[in-house]
Amino acid sequence: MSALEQLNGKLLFAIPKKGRLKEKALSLLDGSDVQFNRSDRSDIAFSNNTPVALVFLPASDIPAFVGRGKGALGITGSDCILEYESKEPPTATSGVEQILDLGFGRCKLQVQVPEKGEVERPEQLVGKTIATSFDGLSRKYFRELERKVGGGGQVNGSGEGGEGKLQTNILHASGSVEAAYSLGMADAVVDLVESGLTMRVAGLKPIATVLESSAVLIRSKHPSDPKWVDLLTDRMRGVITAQRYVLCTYNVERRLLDQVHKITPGKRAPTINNLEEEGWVAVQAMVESDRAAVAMDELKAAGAQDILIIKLENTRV
Ligand SMILES: Nc1ncnc2c1ncn2[C@@H]1O[C@H](COP(=O)(O)OP(=O)(O)OP(=O)(O)O)[C@@H](O)[C@H]1O
Ligand SMILES: O=P(O)(O)OC[C@H]1O[C@H](OP(=O)(O)OP(=O)(O)O)[C@H](O)[C@@H]1O
Repeated sequence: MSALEQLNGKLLFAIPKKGRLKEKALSLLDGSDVQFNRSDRSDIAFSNNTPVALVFLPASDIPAFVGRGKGALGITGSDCILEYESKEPPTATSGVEQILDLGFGRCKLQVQVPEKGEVERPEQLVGKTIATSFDGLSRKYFRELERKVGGGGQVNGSGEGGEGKLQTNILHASGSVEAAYSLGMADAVVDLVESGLTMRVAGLKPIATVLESSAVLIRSKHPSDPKWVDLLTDRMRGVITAQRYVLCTYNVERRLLDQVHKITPGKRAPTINNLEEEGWVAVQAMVESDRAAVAMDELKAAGAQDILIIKLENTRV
């Protein structure tokens, strides 16, 4: 049977094949118990315990794959979705639905200019050359700027979508965008930034943020198998919650409950059980992982004892 025939009846789930989102997306599949074997270099892998076929694609191609209804589910960056939508605006039947923020792949799309240059405001870049992989979003951004400064965006018969010719020159680069500046091909760049190190090393500094991005789970508007789409979404939500929270347990005198409740209100509410010892209770509450240490300090100061933090393996919420 050909690979195409094997795909019949399968729920196609697009996963980043390389780059920053790949490993975390794979670990999310693992936590959701979607088991599969991927032979070397193959871009399709069949799950052996769910009706899913994984399709490995560049993150930037995933919104179109799902948005045009080929894939039912996908993991990609919200930046990639907005870039896709800038070129193929969603309609009633096409486009993607964002169903879950996955909490990784956080970064910003920023306008970066020479650290030692004279440009301090993005308006000063109108008419200059900007290197970017996000040409749709950059075009939109500079079109707005040109409208604001009043110099451009007028219909002049250029044939550019009937919206007039952009004065600013958008130069497409598919990777290592900062090199276009270093090599003298661009005056500034619009690119993703996390720590800021890449741009600093290239002698660039941020002057504006176009958008903030993180990895998201997306679905098509008409998925092939809605029941499995919902089930997999639930599983992934459970994995993410398990990563985001820990379980905090402690003993405390009942008279102090109001005080400790403020420190650990729980996700819905804490569980409270009587202890054999008169006047004492045991409390269990979910606490956000990055608040756990502070919560323990505050609980101790408030009179709680035997405070434990327990990591969650998985959840259904
Ligand atoms: N520095 C970063 N920090 C966090 N997330 C990032 C960063 N760079 C990119 N991303 C996210 O990852 C997505 C994919 O970008 P990345 O550059 O890793 O992929 P790629 O271009 O497919 O891979 P490669 O860079 O290996 O060719 C981006 O669209 C963005 O959502
Ligand atoms: O602010 P930082 O933490 O330095 O991260 C930013 C860099 O990360 C991304 O590129 P990546 O390293 O994924 O490679 P690419 O340029 O080939 O896409 C992005 O395009 C920047 O170059």
